[in-house]
Amino acid sequence: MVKELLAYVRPHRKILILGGLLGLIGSAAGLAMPLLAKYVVDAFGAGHSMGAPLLGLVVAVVIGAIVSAGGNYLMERTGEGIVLSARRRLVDRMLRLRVADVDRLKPGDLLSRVTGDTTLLRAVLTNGIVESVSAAFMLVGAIVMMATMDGVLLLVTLLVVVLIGGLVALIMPRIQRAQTQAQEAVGEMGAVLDRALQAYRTVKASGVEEREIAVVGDAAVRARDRGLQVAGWTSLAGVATYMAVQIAFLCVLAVGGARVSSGVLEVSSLVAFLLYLFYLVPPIGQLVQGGVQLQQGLAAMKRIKEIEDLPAEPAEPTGVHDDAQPVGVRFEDVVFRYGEDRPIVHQGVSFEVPPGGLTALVGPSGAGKSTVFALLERFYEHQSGRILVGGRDIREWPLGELRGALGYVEQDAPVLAGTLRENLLFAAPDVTEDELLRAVTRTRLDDLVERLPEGLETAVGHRGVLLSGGERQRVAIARALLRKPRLLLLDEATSQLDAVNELRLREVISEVARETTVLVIAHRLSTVTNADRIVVMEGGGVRAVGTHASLVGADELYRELAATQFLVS
Ligand SMILES: Nc1ncnc2c1ncn2[C@@H]1O[C@H](COP(=O)(O)OP(=O)(O)OP(=O)(O)O)[C@@H](O)[C@H]1O
Repeated sequence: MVKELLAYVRPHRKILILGGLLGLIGSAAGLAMPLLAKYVVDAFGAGHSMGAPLLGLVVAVVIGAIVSAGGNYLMERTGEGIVLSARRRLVDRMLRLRVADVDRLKPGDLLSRVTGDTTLLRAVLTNGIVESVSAAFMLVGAIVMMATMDGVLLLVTLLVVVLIGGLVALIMPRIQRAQTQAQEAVGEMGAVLDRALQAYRTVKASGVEEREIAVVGDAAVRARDRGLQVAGWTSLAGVATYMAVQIAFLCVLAVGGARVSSGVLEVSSLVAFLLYLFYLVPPIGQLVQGGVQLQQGLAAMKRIKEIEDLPAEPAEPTGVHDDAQPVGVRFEDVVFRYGEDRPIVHQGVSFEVPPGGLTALVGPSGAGKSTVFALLERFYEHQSGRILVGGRDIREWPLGELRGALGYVEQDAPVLAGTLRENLLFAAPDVTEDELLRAVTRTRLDDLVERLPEGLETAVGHRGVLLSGGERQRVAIARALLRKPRLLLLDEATSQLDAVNELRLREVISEVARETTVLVIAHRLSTVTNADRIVVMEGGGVRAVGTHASLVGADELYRELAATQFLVS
Protein backbone atom coordinates (compact mmCIF):
# COMPACT_ATOMS: atom_id res chain seq x y z
CA MET A 1 0.00 0.00 0.00
CA VAL A 2 2.87 2.38 0.83
CA LYS A 3 4.36 1.50 -2.57
CA GLU A 4 1.06 2.37 -4.24
CA LEU A 5 1.08 5.67 -2.38
CA LEU A 6 4.58 6.47 -3.56
CA ALA A 7 3.61 5.67 -7.15
CA TYR A 8 1.54 8.86 -7.11
CA VAL A 9 4.59 10.86 -6.06
CA ARG A 10 6.97 9.47 -8.70
CA PRO A 11 6.00 11.79 -11.58
CA HIS A 12 6.39 14.79 -9.28
CA ARG A 13 9.55 13.67 -7.53
CA LYS A 14 11.87 16.33 -8.97
CA ILE A 15 9.75 19.27 -7.84
CA LEU A 16 9.04 17.52 -4.57
CA ILE A 17 12.77 17.04 -3.91
CA LEU A 18 13.43 20.68 -4.83
CA GLY A 19 10.65 21.78 -2.48
CA GLY A 20 12.05 19.50 0.20
CA LEU A 21 15.55 20.97 -0.28
CA LEU A 22 14.21 24.50 0.02
CA GLY A 23 12.40 23.40 3.16
CA LEU A 24 15.67 22.01 4.54
CA ILE A 25 17.53 25.23 3.73
CA GLY A 26 14.76 27.15 5.50
CA SER A 27 15.12 24.81 8.49
CA ALA A 28 18.88 25.23 8.46
CA ALA A 29 18.45 29.00 8.48
CA GLY A 30 16.08 28.56 11.42
CA LEU A 31 18.57 26.32 13.19
CA ALA A 32 21.32 28.90 12.77
CA MET A 33 19.32 31.56 14.53
CA PRO A 34 19.89 30.58 18.18
CA LEU A 35 23.59 30.20 17.37
CA LEU A 36 23.65 33.68 15.85
CA ALA A 37 21.71 34.95 18.86
CA LYS A 38 24.47 33.48 21.03
CA TYR A 39 27.07 35.43 19.04
CA VAL A 40 25.03 38.60 19.53
CA VAL A 41 24.91 37.98 23.29
CA ASP A 42 28.63 37.12 23.32
CA ALA A 43 29.51 40.26 21.36
CA PHE A 44 27.34 42.30 23.68
CA GLY A 45 28.97 40.76 26.79
CA ALA A 46 32.49 41.30 25.43
CA GLY A 47 31.72 44.85 24.44
CA HIS A 48 32.45 44.05 20.73
CA SER A 49 30.51 45.46 17.80
CA MET A 50 27.25 43.55 17.30
CA GLY A 51 26.94 44.60 13.63
CA ALA A 52 28.24 41.42 12.02
CA PRO A 53 26.29 38.89 14.12
CA LEU A 54 23.15 41.05 13.87
CA LEU A 55 23.50 41.23 10.09
CA GLY A 56 23.94 37.46 10.04
CA LEU A 57 20.77 37.10 12.06
CA VAL A 58 18.79 39.36 9.69
CA VAL A 59 20.12 37.51 6.63
CA ALA A 60 19.20 34.15 8.20
CA VAL A 61 15.67 35.42 8.93
CA VAL A 62 15.15 36.79 5.41
CA ILE A 63 16.64 33.79 3.61
CA GLY A 64 14.77 31.41 5.88
CA ALA A 65 11.44 33.16 5.20
CA ILE A 66 11.87 33.41 1.42
CA VAL A 67 13.20 29.90 0.97
CA SER A 68 10.50 28.40 3.20
CA ALA A 69 7.77 30.24 1.30
CA GLY A 70 9.18 29.01 -2.03
CA GLY A 71 9.42 25.46 -0.71
CA ASN A 72 5.88 25.69 0.59
CA TYR A 73 4.54 26.85 -2.75
CA LEU A 74 6.26 23.99 -4.57
CA MET A 75 4.78 21.55 -2.06
CA GLU A 76 1.25 22.87 -2.55
CA ARG A 77 1.74 22.79 -6.30
CA THR A 78 2.86 19.18 -6.19
CA GLY A 79 -0.05 18.43 -3.89
CA GLU A 80 -2.54 19.85 -6.39
CA GLY A 81 -0.82 17.88 -9.15
CA ILE A 82 -1.13 14.66 -7.17
CA VAL A 83 -4.80 15.30 -6.43
CA LEU A 84 -5.41 16.06 -10.10
CA SER A 85 -3.79 12.85 -11.35
CA ALA A 86 -5.48 10.76 -8.65
CA ARG A 87 -8.87 12.25 -9.55
CA ARG A 88 -8.31 11.75 -13.27
CA ARG A 89 -7.32 8.14 -12.81
CA LEU A 90 -10.23 7.46 -10.50
CA VAL A 91 -12.85 9.16 -12.68
CA ASP A 92 -11.44 7.46 -15.76
CA ARG A 93 -11.88 4.09 -14.07
CA MET A 94 -15.26 4.95 -12.58
CA LEU A 95 -16.84 5.76 -15.93
CA ARG A 96 -15.46 2.59 -17.47
CA LEU A 97 -16.62 0.20 -14.78
CA ARG A 98 -19.11 -2.50 -15.59
CA VAL A 99 -22.74 -1.61 -14.89
CA ALA A 100 -22.92 -4.75 -12.76
CA ASP A 101 -20.27 -3.35 -10.39
CA VAL A 102 -21.66 0.17 -10.27
CA ASP A 103 -25.11 -1.19 -9.39
CA ARG A 104 -23.60 -2.56 -6.18
CA LEU A 105 -21.88 0.68 -5.14
CA LYS A 106 -23.53 3.71 -3.59
CA PRO A 107 -23.32 6.87 -5.71
CA GLY A 108 -22.71 9.05 -2.65
CA ASP A 109 -19.84 6.84 -1.62
CA LEU A 110 -18.29 6.95 -5.11
CA LEU A 111 -18.55 10.72 -5.07
CA SER A 112 -16.79 10.97 -1.73
CA ARG A 113 -13.94 8.86 -3.02
CA VAL A 114 -13.30 11.32 -5.85
CA THR A 115 -13.72 14.47 -3.79
CA GLY A 116 -12.64 13.49 -0.28
CA ASP A 117 -10.20 10.62 -0.41
CA THR A 118 -8.04 12.12 -3.14
CA THR A 119 -7.63 15.23 -0.99
CA LEU A 120 -6.40 13.11 1.90
CA LEU A 121 -3.71 11.70 -0.39
CA ARG A 122 -2.36 15.18 -0.93
CA ALA A 123 -1.82 15.79 2.77
CA VAL A 124 0.19 12.65 3.33
CA LEU A 125 2.16 12.74 0.09
CA THR A 126 3.35 16.33 0.25
CA ASN A 127 3.21 17.89 3.68
CA GLY A 128 3.25 14.50 5.34
CA ILE A 129 6.43 13.21 3.69
CA VAL A 130 8.29 16.48 3.32
CA GLU A 131 7.43 17.96 6.67
CA SER A 132 8.34 14.73 8.39
CA VAL A 133 11.72 14.74 6.65
CA SER A 134 12.38 18.39 7.48
CA ALA A 135 11.03 17.85 11.02
CA ALA A 136 13.42 14.94 11.52
CA PHE A 137 16.22 17.14 10.16
CA MET A 138 15.26 19.95 12.55
CA LEU A 139 15.01 17.55 15.45
CA VAL A 140 18.37 15.94 14.82
CA GLY A 141 19.91 19.34 14.05
CA ALA A 142 18.59 20.89 17.24
CA ILE A 143 19.78 17.92 19.29
CA VAL A 144 23.24 18.05 17.69
CA MET A 145 23.46 21.77 18.34
CA MET A 146 22.34 21.24 21.93
CA ALA A 147 24.94 18.50 22.32
CA THR A 148 27.67 20.93 21.23
CA MET A 149 26.44 23.41 23.87
CA ASP A 150 26.15 21.12 26.85
CA GLY A 151 25.84 17.35 27.12
CA VAL A 152 24.42 17.34 30.64
CA LEU A 153 21.61 19.72 29.76
CA LEU A 154 20.84 17.61 26.67
CA LEU A 155 20.53 14.55 28.85
CA VAL A 156 18.08 16.35 31.16
CA THR A 157 16.06 17.49 28.14
CA LEU A 158 15.96 14.09 26.45
CA LEU A 159 14.86 12.41 29.67
CA VAL A 160 11.81 14.66 29.95
CA VAL A 161 11.07 14.48 26.21
CA VAL A 162 11.25 10.67 26.15
CA LEU A 163 8.93 10.41 29.14
CA ILE A 164 6.28 12.64 27.61
CA GLY A 165 6.92 11.13 24.17
CA GLY A 166 5.90 7.78 25.63
CA LEU A 167 2.68 9.32 26.89
CA VAL A 168 1.93 10.83 23.46
CA ALA A 169 2.63 7.45 21.86
CA LEU A 170 -0.06 5.98 24.10
CA ILE A 171 -2.53 8.67 23.04
CA MET A 172 -1.81 8.39 19.30
CA PRO A 173 -3.75 5.18 18.56
CA ARG A 174 -6.75 6.70 20.33
CA ILE A 175 -6.56 9.81 18.18
CA GLN A 176 -6.38 7.60 15.13
CA ARG A 177 -9.35 5.49 16.11
CA ALA A 178 -11.43 8.54 16.96
CA GLN A 179 -10.42 10.14 13.67
CA THR A 180 -11.55 7.13 11.63
CA GLN A 181 -14.85 7.05 13.51
CA ALA A 182 -15.27 10.78 12.92
CA GLN A 183 -14.79 10.32 9.16
CA GLU A 184 -17.27 7.44 9.15
CA ALA A 185 -19.79 9.54 11.06
CA VAL A 186 -19.50 12.33 8.49
CA GLY A 187 -19.99 9.70 5.78
CA GLU A 188 -23.11 8.38 7.50
CA MET A 189 -24.49 11.89 7.73
CA GLY A 190 -23.86 12.32 4.01
CA ALA A 191 -25.68 9.06 3.32
CA VAL A 192 -28.86 10.01 5.22
CA LEU A 193 -28.86 13.47 3.69
CA ASP A 194 -28.40 11.93 0.24
CA ARG A 195 -31.37 9.66 0.88
CA ALA A 196 -33.60 12.59 1.82
CA LEU A 197 -32.47 14.68 -1.16
CA GLN A 198 -32.93 11.80 -3.61
CA ALA A 199 -36.51 11.35 -2.44
CA TYR A 200 -37.17 15.06 -2.04
CA ARG A 201 -40.67 15.06 -3.44
CA THR A 202 -41.64 11.95 -1.51
CA VAL A 203 -40.32 13.57 1.67
CA LYS A 204 -42.49 16.65 1.06
CA ALA A 205 -45.52 14.70 -0.06
CA SER A 206 -45.30 12.45 2.99
CA GLY A 207 -44.99 15.46 5.28
CA VAL A 208 -41.94 13.97 6.99
CA GLU A 209 -39.61 16.97 6.72
CA GLU A 210 -39.35 17.30 10.52
CA ARG A 211 -38.46 13.64 10.95
CA GLU A 212 -35.87 13.68 8.18
CA ILE A 213 -34.38 16.90 9.58
CA ALA A 214 -34.12 15.14 12.94
CA VAL A 215 -32.53 12.04 11.38
CA VAL A 216 -29.88 14.08 9.56
CA GLY A 217 -29.50 16.25 12.67
CA ASP A 218 -28.86 13.18 14.84
CA ALA A 219 -26.23 12.00 12.39
CA ALA A 220 -24.64 15.46 12.54
CA VAL A 221 -24.62 15.27 16.35
CA ARG A 222 -22.89 11.88 16.18
CA ALA A 223 -20.31 13.38 13.82
CA ARG A 224 -19.80 16.26 16.27
CA ASP A 225 -19.38 13.84 19.18
CA ARG A 226 -16.73 11.89 17.29
CA GLY A 227 -15.07 15.16 16.35
CA LEU A 228 -15.05 16.17 20.02
CA GLN A 229 -13.34 12.90 20.89
CA VAL A 230 -10.62 13.67 18.39
CA ALA A 231 -10.34 17.18 19.81
CA GLY A 232 -10.11 15.81 23.35
CA TRP A 233 -7.31 13.37 22.60
CA THR A 234 -5.46 15.88 20.43
CA SER A 235 -5.64 18.50 23.19
CA LEU A 236 -4.30 15.97 25.67
CA ALA A 237 -1.38 15.25 23.38
CA GLY A 238 -0.88 19.01 23.00
CA VAL A 239 -0.89 19.51 26.77
CA ALA A 240 1.59 16.67 27.19
CA THR A 241 3.93 18.21 24.61
CA TYR A 242 3.54 21.64 26.16
CA MET A 243 4.20 20.26 29.62
CA ALA A 244 7.23 18.38 28.32
CA VAL A 245 8.73 21.58 27.00
CA GLN A 246 7.89 23.59 30.12
CA ILE A 247 9.22 20.93 32.47
CA ALA A 248 12.34 20.50 30.34
CA PHE A 249 12.66 24.30 30.32
CA LEU A 250 12.48 24.46 34.13
CA CYS A 251 14.87 21.55 34.56
CA VAL A 252 17.32 23.01 32.05
CA LEU A 253 16.98 26.41 33.71
CA ALA A 254 17.68 24.92 37.15
CA VAL A 255 20.50 22.60 36.11
CA GLY A 256 21.85 25.13 33.61
CA GLY A 257 21.69 27.94 36.17
CA ALA A 258 23.72 25.84 38.59
CA ARG A 259 26.24 25.05 35.85
CA VAL A 260 26.53 28.73 34.89
CA SER A 261 27.09 29.77 38.50
CA SER A 262 29.72 27.05 38.92
CA GLY A 263 31.38 28.48 35.80
CA VAL A 264 31.12 25.34 33.63
CA LEU A 265 28.68 26.98 31.19
CA GLU A 266 28.49 30.41 29.63
CA VAL A 267 25.25 32.40 29.98
CA SER A 268 25.05 32.79 26.19
CA SER A 269 25.24 29.02 25.74
CA LEU A 270 22.42 28.58 28.24
CA VAL A 271 20.31 31.13 26.32
CA ALA A 272 21.04 29.40 23.01
CA PHE A 273 20.32 26.01 24.56
CA LEU A 274 16.96 27.20 25.84
CA LEU A 275 16.12 28.58 22.40
CA TYR A 276 16.96 25.21 20.84
CA LEU A 277 14.75 23.59 23.40
CA PHE A 278 11.79 25.50 22.04
CA TYR A 279 12.90 24.55 18.55
CA LEU A 280 12.18 20.94 19.42
CA VAL A 281 8.46 21.54 19.78
CA PRO A 282 7.31 22.07 16.18
CA PRO A 283 9.23 19.11 14.69
CA ILE A 284 7.88 16.76 17.33
CA GLY A 285 4.38 18.00 16.55
CA GLN A 286 5.00 17.59 12.82
CA LEU A 287 6.25 14.05 13.24
CA VAL A 288 3.14 13.18 15.25
CA GLN A 289 0.98 14.84 12.62
CA GLY A 290 2.87 13.02 9.84
CA GLY A 291 2.05 9.70 11.53
CA VAL A 292 -1.67 10.53 11.70
CA GLN A 293 -1.66 11.70 8.08
CA LEU A 294 0.03 8.53 6.93
CA GLN A 295 -2.77 6.48 8.49
CA GLN A 296 -5.42 8.65 6.85
CA GLY A 297 -3.63 8.51 3.53
CA LEU A 298 -3.38 4.73 3.64
CA ALA A 299 -7.10 4.46 4.41
CA ALA A 300 -7.89 6.80 1.52
CA MET A 301 -5.55 4.86 -0.76
CA LYS A 302 -7.38 1.67 0.14
CA ARG A 303 -10.72 3.20 -0.85
CA ILE A 304 -9.28 4.51 -4.12
CA LYS A 305 -7.63 1.17 -4.94
CA GLU A 306 -10.91 -0.66 -4.31
CA ILE A 307 -12.35 1.17 -7.31
CA GLU A 308 -9.21 1.05 -9.44
CA ASP A 309 -8.94 -2.70 -8.95
CA LEU A 310 -12.43 -3.34 -10.33
CA PRO A 311 -12.40 -4.59 -13.92
CA ALA A 312 -13.10 -2.02 -16.62
CA GLU A 313 -14.94 -2.41 -19.87
CA PRO A 314 -12.73 -2.11 -22.95
CA ALA A 315 -12.29 1.55 -23.84
CA GLU A 316 -13.59 1.75 -27.39
CA PRO A 317 -15.08 4.73 -29.09
CA THR A 318 -18.84 4.54 -29.53
CA GLY A 319 -20.97 6.95 -31.46
CA VAL A 320 -22.43 7.72 -34.79
CA HIS A 321 -21.63 5.14 -37.46
CA ASP A 322 -22.25 4.85 -41.16
CA ASP A 323 -24.11 1.57 -41.36
CA ALA A 324 -27.73 2.32 -40.50
CA GLN A 325 -29.21 -0.95 -41.81
CA PRO A 326 -31.70 -2.31 -39.27
CA VAL A 327 -30.58 -5.47 -37.49
CA GLY A 328 -32.56 -8.37 -36.07
CA VAL A 329 -32.22 -9.97 -32.64
CA ARG A 330 -32.22 -13.59 -31.62
CA PHE A 331 -32.21 -15.03 -28.09
CA GLU A 332 -31.29 -18.72 -28.01
CA ASP A 333 -32.01 -20.47 -24.75
CA VAL A 334 -30.53 -17.63 -22.68
CA VAL A 335 -29.97 -18.32 -19.00
CA PHE A 336 -29.11 -15.44 -16.71
CA ARG A 337 -29.01 -14.38 -13.10
CA TYR A 338 -27.79 -11.09 -11.63
CA GLY A 339 -25.36 -12.76 -9.24
CA GLU A 340 -24.21 -16.12 -7.90
CA ASP A 341 -26.50 -15.75 -4.92
CA ARG A 342 -29.45 -14.36 -6.90
CA PRO A 343 -32.39 -16.26 -8.32
CA ILE A 344 -32.37 -17.12 -12.02
CA VAL A 345 -34.10 -14.36 -13.97
CA HIS A 346 -33.98 -15.82 -17.48
CA GLN A 347 -34.38 -19.57 -17.56
CA GLY A 348 -33.96 -20.38 -21.23
CA VAL A 349 -35.32 -17.36 -23.06
CA SER A 350 -35.68 -17.85 -26.82
CA PHE A 351 -37.28 -15.54 -29.35
CA GLU A 352 -36.49 -13.95 -32.66
CA VAL A 353 -37.03 -10.45 -33.99
CA PRO A 354 -36.39 -9.94 -37.72
CA PRO A 355 -34.77 -6.71 -38.91
CA GLY A 356 -37.16 -3.75 -39.05
CA GLY A 357 -40.63 -3.39 -37.63
CA LEU A 358 -42.04 -3.05 -34.15
CA THR A 359 -41.80 -5.83 -31.60
CA ALA A 360 -43.42 -5.48 -28.20
CA LEU A 361 -42.26 -7.29 -25.08
CA VAL A 362 -45.07 -7.77 -22.60
CA GLY A 363 -45.50 -9.71 -19.40
CA PRO A 364 -46.14 -9.30 -15.71
CA SER A 365 -43.82 -7.26 -13.53
CA GLY A 366 -40.60 -9.14 -12.79
CA ALA A 367 -40.93 -11.37 -15.86
CA GLY A 368 -37.45 -10.28 -17.02
CA LYS A 369 -38.30 -7.79 -19.77
CA SER A 370 -35.89 -5.04 -18.74
CA THR A 371 -33.27 -7.71 -18.27
CA VAL A 372 -33.52 -8.49 -22.01
CA PHE A 373 -32.34 -4.93 -22.68
CA ALA A 374 -29.60 -5.08 -20.04
CA LEU A 375 -28.22 -8.22 -21.73
CA LEU A 376 -28.45 -6.76 -25.23
CA GLU A 377 -26.47 -3.70 -24.11
CA ARG A 378 -24.06 -6.07 -22.34
CA PHE A 379 -24.53 -4.25 -19.03
CA TYR A 380 -24.56 -7.80 -17.67
CA GLU A 381 -23.24 -11.03 -19.18
CA HIS A 382 -25.59 -13.98 -19.63
CA GLN A 383 -24.43 -17.29 -18.21
CA SER A 384 -25.42 -19.56 -21.08
CA GLY A 385 -27.21 -19.60 -24.40
CA ARG A 386 -26.58 -17.15 -27.23
CA ILE A 387 -27.73 -13.67 -28.03
CA LEU A 388 -27.39 -12.62 -31.67
CA VAL A 389 -27.66 -9.10 -33.03
CA GLY A 390 -27.58 -8.87 -36.82
CA GLY A 391 -26.84 -12.60 -36.90
CA ARG A 392 -23.63 -12.16 -34.87
CA ASP A 393 -23.13 -13.27 -31.28
CA ILE A 394 -22.99 -10.14 -29.12
CA ARG A 395 -19.85 -11.51 -27.48
CA GLU A 396 -18.15 -11.27 -30.85
CA TRP A 397 -19.19 -7.68 -31.45
CA PRO A 398 -16.64 -5.12 -30.27
CA LEU A 399 -18.48 -3.54 -27.36
CA GLY A 400 -18.27 0.00 -28.73
CA GLU A 401 -19.65 -1.11 -32.07
CA LEU A 402 -22.49 -3.05 -30.46
CA ARG A 403 -23.57 -0.13 -28.30
CA GLY A 404 -23.16 2.19 -31.29
CA ALA A 405 -25.66 0.06 -33.19
CA LEU A 406 -28.21 0.12 -30.36
CA GLY A 407 -30.33 3.01 -29.21
CA TYR A 408 -31.42 2.68 -25.61
CA VAL A 409 -34.25 4.61 -24.00
CA GLU A 410 -34.72 3.94 -20.30
CA GLN A 411 -38.15 3.87 -18.76
CA ASP A 412 -37.33 6.76 -16.50
CA ALA A 413 -35.44 8.52 -19.29
CA PRO A 414 -33.11 10.98 -17.64
CA VAL A 415 -32.95 14.56 -18.76
CA LEU A 416 -29.51 15.87 -17.98
CA ALA A 417 -28.76 19.27 -16.54
CA GLY A 418 -28.28 21.71 -19.40
CA THR A 419 -30.25 23.00 -22.36
CA LEU A 420 -32.66 21.00 -24.49
CA ARG A 421 -30.12 21.15 -27.33
CA GLU A 422 -27.38 19.72 -25.11
CA ASN A 423 -29.72 16.94 -24.11
CA LEU A 424 -30.54 16.05 -27.68
CA LEU A 425 -26.92 16.16 -28.82
CA PHE A 426 -25.64 14.25 -25.80
CA ALA A 427 -24.86 11.04 -27.66
CA ALA A 428 -24.10 12.53 -31.08
CA PRO A 429 -22.55 15.98 -30.67
CA ASP A 430 -21.47 16.23 -34.30
CA VAL A 431 -24.78 15.89 -36.14
CA THR A 432 -25.83 18.77 -38.36
CA GLU A 433 -28.50 21.31 -37.43
CA ASP A 434 -30.74 19.81 -40.14
CA GLU A 435 -30.48 16.35 -38.65
CA LEU A 436 -31.23 17.76 -35.22
CA LEU A 437 -34.32 19.57 -36.42
CA ARG A 438 -35.46 16.48 -38.30
CA ALA A 439 -35.18 14.41 -35.12
CA VAL A 440 -37.16 17.08 -33.26
CA THR A 441 -39.91 16.88 -35.87
CA ARG A 442 -39.89 13.09 -35.98
CA THR A 443 -40.36 12.88 -32.25
CA ARG A 444 -43.12 15.53 -32.34
CA LEU A 445 -41.09 17.83 -30.13
CA ASP A 446 -41.63 20.91 -32.33
CA ASP A 447 -44.58 22.06 -30.21
CA LEU A 448 -42.46 21.85 -27.12
CA VAL A 449 -39.56 23.74 -28.70
CA GLU A 450 -41.98 26.48 -29.77
CA ARG A 451 -43.53 26.66 -26.33
CA LEU A 452 -40.25 26.90 -24.45
CA PRO A 453 -39.15 30.50 -23.89
CA GLU A 454 -35.76 30.04 -25.48
CA GLY A 455 -36.56 27.11 -27.74
CA LEU A 456 -33.74 24.58 -27.98
CA GLU A 457 -31.56 26.78 -25.79
CA THR A 458 -33.91 26.54 -22.79
CA ALA A 459 -32.34 25.00 -19.72
CA VAL A 460 -34.40 21.94 -18.90
CA GLY A 461 -33.14 21.59 -15.38
CA HIS A 462 -31.33 19.06 -13.34
CA ARG A 463 -34.13 16.57 -13.51
CA GLY A 464 -35.85 18.00 -16.50
CA VAL A 465 -38.55 19.35 -14.23
CA LEU A 466 -39.90 21.51 -16.98
CA LEU A 467 -40.77 18.48 -19.10
CA SER A 468 -43.66 16.07 -18.69
CA GLY A 469 -43.05 12.31 -18.56
CA GLY A 470 -44.11 11.90 -22.20
CA GLU A 471 -41.91 14.78 -23.34
CA ARG A 472 -38.98 13.41 -21.41
CA GLN A 473 -39.29 10.12 -23.16
CA ARG A 474 -39.60 11.71 -26.58
CA VAL A 475 -36.46 13.76 -25.84
CA ALA A 476 -34.73 10.49 -24.97
CA ILE A 477 -35.97 8.88 -28.19
CA ALA A 478 -34.73 11.85 -30.24
CA ARG A 479 -31.40 11.57 -28.44
CA ALA A 480 -31.17 7.89 -29.30
CA LEU A 481 -32.30 8.42 -32.91
CA LEU A 482 -29.57 10.98 -33.57
CA ARG A 483 -27.08 8.13 -33.19
CA LYS A 484 -28.85 6.36 -36.07
CA PRO A 485 -29.45 3.14 -34.18
CA ARG A 486 -29.86 -0.10 -36.09
CA LEU A 487 -32.02 -1.37 -33.25
CA LEU A 488 -33.93 0.86 -30.85
CA LEU A 489 -34.59 -0.48 -27.37
CA LEU A 490 -37.40 1.43 -25.75
CA ASP A 491 -38.62 0.84 -22.23
CA GLU A 492 -41.95 2.58 -22.48
CA ALA A 493 -42.82 5.14 -19.82
CA THR A 494 -45.34 3.68 -17.41
CA SER A 495 -46.44 7.06 -16.12
CA GLN A 496 -49.93 7.92 -17.23
CA LEU A 497 -49.65 9.90 -20.41
CA ASP A 498 -52.46 12.20 -21.45
CA ALA A 499 -54.27 11.34 -24.69
CA VAL A 500 -52.24 13.80 -26.76
CA ASN A 501 -48.91 12.57 -25.42
CA GLU A 502 -49.89 8.94 -25.83
CA LEU A 503 -50.94 9.54 -29.43
CA ARG A 504 -47.69 11.33 -30.14
CA LEU A 505 -45.60 8.60 -28.59
CA ARG A 506 -47.44 5.97 -30.63
CA GLU A 507 -46.95 7.92 -33.83
CA VAL A 508 -43.27 8.37 -33.07
CA ILE A 509 -42.76 4.69 -32.33
CA SER A 510 -44.59 3.53 -35.46
CA GLU A 511 -42.68 5.97 -37.60
CA VAL A 512 -39.31 4.95 -36.20
CA ALA A 513 -40.25 1.29 -36.67
CA ARG A 514 -40.59 1.91 -40.40
CA GLU A 515 -36.89 2.72 -40.61
CA THR A 516 -35.23 0.60 -37.99
CA THR A 517 -35.89 -2.33 -35.70
CA VAL A 518 -37.76 -1.28 -32.57
CA LEU A 519 -38.01 -3.48 -29.52
CA VAL A 520 -40.31 -1.93 -26.97
CA ILE A 521 -41.25 -3.01 -23.46
CA ALA A 522 -44.90 -2.13 -23.80
CA HIS A 523 -47.16 -0.92 -21.05
CA ARG A 524 -50.09 0.31 -23.08
CA LEU A 525 -52.47 -1.21 -25.52
CA SER A 526 -51.92 1.33 -28.27
CA THR A 527 -48.30 0.22 -28.58
CA VAL A 528 -49.20 -3.45 -28.51
CA THR A 529 -51.97 -3.28 -31.08
CA ASN A 530 -49.63 -1.42 -33.42
CA ALA A 531 -46.85 -3.97 -33.01
CA ASP A 532 -45.84 -6.34 -35.81
CA ARG A 533 -45.25 -9.02 -33.23
CA ILE A 534 -45.57 -9.44 -29.49
CA VAL A 535 -43.36 -11.54 -27.25
CA VAL A 536 -45.16 -12.56 -24.06
CA MET A 537 -42.78 -13.21 -21.18
CA GLU A 538 -43.59 -14.86 -17.89
CA GLY A 539 -41.44 -16.13 -15.04
CA GLY A 540 -38.15 -15.80 -16.89
CA GLY A 541 -39.25 -17.45 -20.13
CA VAL A 542 -41.11 -16.71 -23.34
CA ARG A 543 -44.64 -17.96 -23.19
CA ALA A 544 -46.05 -17.00 -26.57
CA VAL A 545 -45.27 -14.97 -29.66
CA GLY A 546 -47.84 -13.54 -32.04
CA THR A 547 -49.88 -10.54 -33.01
CA HIS A 548 -52.46 -8.87 -30.81
CA ALA A 549 -55.30 -10.52 -32.68
CA SER A 550 -53.77 -14.00 -32.58
CA LEU A 551 -52.69 -13.78 -28.94
CA VAL A 552 -56.04 -12.51 -27.66
CA GLY A 553 -57.47 -15.70 -29.06
CA ALA A 554 -54.65 -18.08 -28.19
CA ASP A 555 -52.99 -16.98 -24.96
CA GLU A 556 -54.79 -16.72 -21.68
CA LEU A 557 -52.14 -14.64 -19.90
CA TYR A 558 -52.04 -12.20 -22.79
CA ARG A 559 -55.81 -11.91 -22.78
CA GLU A 560 -55.70 -11.23 -19.07
CA LEU A 561 -52.90 -8.68 -19.42
CA ALA A 562 -54.70 -6.99 -22.23
CA ALA A 563 -57.88 -6.86 -20.21
CA THR A 564 -56.28 -5.41 -17.08
CA GLN A 565 -52.97 -3.71 -17.88
CA PHE A 566 -53.67 -2.49 -21.32
CA LEU A 567 -57.03 -0.87 -20.67
CA VAL A 568 -58.95 -3.17 -23.01
CA SER A 569 -62.54 -2.01 -23.41
N1 LIG B 1 -29.75 -4.83 -11.26
C1 LIG B 1 -30.38 -5.87 -10.72
N2 LIG B 1 -29.75 -6.59 -9.76
C2 LIG B 1 -30.37 -7.65 -9.21
N3 LIG B 1 -31.58 -8.07 -9.54
C3 LIG B 1 -32.26 -7.41 -10.48
C4 LIG B 1 -31.69 -6.26 -11.12
N4 LIG B 1 -32.58 -5.80 -12.01
C5 LIG B 1 -33.65 -6.61 -11.94
N5 LIG B 1 -33.47 -7.59 -11.03
C6 LIG B 1 -34.41 -8.67 -10.72
O1 LIG B 1 -34.63 -9.42 -11.88
C7 LIG B 1 -36.00 -9.76 -12.02
C8 LIG B 1 -36.50 -9.35 -13.38
O2 LIG B 1 -36.44 -7.95 -13.49
P1 LIG B 1 -36.81 -7.14 -14.80
O3 LIG B 1 -36.58 -5.72 -14.47
O4 LIG B 1 -36.11 -7.71 -15.95
O5 LIG B 1 -38.35 -7.43 -14.92
P2 LIG B 1 -39.42 -6.71 -15.82
O6 LIG B 1 -40.17 -7.77 -16.50
O7 LIG B 1 -38.78 -5.68 -16.66
O8 LIG B 1 -40.33 -6.03 -14.72
P3 LIG B 1 -41.01 -4.56 -14.74
O9 LIG B 1 -42.05 -4.57 -15.80
O10 LIG B 1 -41.59 -4.45 -13.37
O11 LIG B 1 -39.90 -3.61 -14.98
C9 LIG B 1 -36.72 -9.09 -10.87
O12 LIG B 1 -37.01 -10.09 -9.92
C10 LIG B 1 -35.76 -8.10 -10.32
O13 LIG B 1 -35.87 -8.03 -8.92
